[in-house]
This record gives sequence, structure tokens and C-alpha cells, in this order.
Amino acid sequence: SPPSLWRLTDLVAQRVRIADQVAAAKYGTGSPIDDPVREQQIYDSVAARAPELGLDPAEAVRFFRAQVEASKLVQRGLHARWAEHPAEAPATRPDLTEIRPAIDRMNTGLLAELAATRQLRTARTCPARLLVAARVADVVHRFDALHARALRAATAATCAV
Ligand SMILES: C=C(O[C@@H]1C=C(C(=O)O)C=C[C@H]1O)C(=O)O
Repeated sequence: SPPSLWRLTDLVAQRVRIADQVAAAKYGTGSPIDDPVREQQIYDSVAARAPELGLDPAEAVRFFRAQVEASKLVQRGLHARWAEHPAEAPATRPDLTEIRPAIDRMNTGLLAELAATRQLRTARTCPARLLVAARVADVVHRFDALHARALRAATAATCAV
């Protein structure tokens, strides 16, 4: 299929969704939502891999900062929701060490999509196209207001205009 912003937006939405699992892994454990060491590892890895993909390292890191902020927005929102409505809290606790490899694979896929969409992301039409893709993703992923807000935050640093 021709290059579009859909694959990128769908992957971003999947990364927003997996924040639910991360939130469940940390809930009630005392583990903080913010893990600056893990975040820095992601930024270093992304910056190192960017040039071979034809991406500006600073631009790639900016994009991933938005992904991380969006994940933490979901985690904070869910923790607040679960504290207020304990019946909605997850009954089982996933293992964070099993979720992070999935996030690593998403990060690799996102880097590849960033490279594949370079021209689209620098086009003047990018913001409008991205808005449409995000609306579609909200529906496809059945996002509630919290996840829709996180998806907007995650896509904020996508267009290079
Ligand atoms: C997703 C996590 O929570 C936060 C968000 C991160 C991310 O989006 O990659 C990384 C570290 C944490 O600050 C995690 O701890 O793995």
C-alpha cells in the first residue's frame, strides 16, 4: 500500500494501549510510574539507531518523549480511576519484565515507520492527515477519553512542520 500515516498512528495507539498493562503491573506495588533510567535507555537507543534510518536523532528522541509522556498520562489516569473505583482495579498483576520487550518491539517498529513516513511528516498536509488517522484509531481501538487524550499527546511530535 502507498505510504500513509495510518501504520504509524496505529502503532502509536498500540503503545498507548499497552500502558494499561504497565499501569496494572505497577498498581499497588509502590513502583513509581516514572522510571527515568528506563526512559533514558530508550532515548539513547533511539538516538543511536536514528542515523542509519535517515532520521535526525534529536527529532526521533522528541517523538519518543511524546510516547513516554502519553504512556504516563494513561498510567496516572488509570491509577486515579482504580483508587477511586477499586472494583475496576485489575484482579491480576502482569509482570513488567514481560511487557517491556513488547514495548521494545513497538519502539523498533515506530522508528521504522518514522523513517518510512519522513516525506509525509514534512508535508504541509501532515497535521490534518494525522488528525484524521487519530480519529480513526480512537474508533478502531475503542479508546475512551483518557486514551484518546493520550493518543493526541503521543502524536503531537509526529509532523515535522
Ligand atoms: C512504560 C513504562 O512507564 C514509564 C513510561 C515509559 C515508556 O513509555 O516507555 C518508560 C518508563 C516509565 O517512565 C515502564 O516503566 O516501562
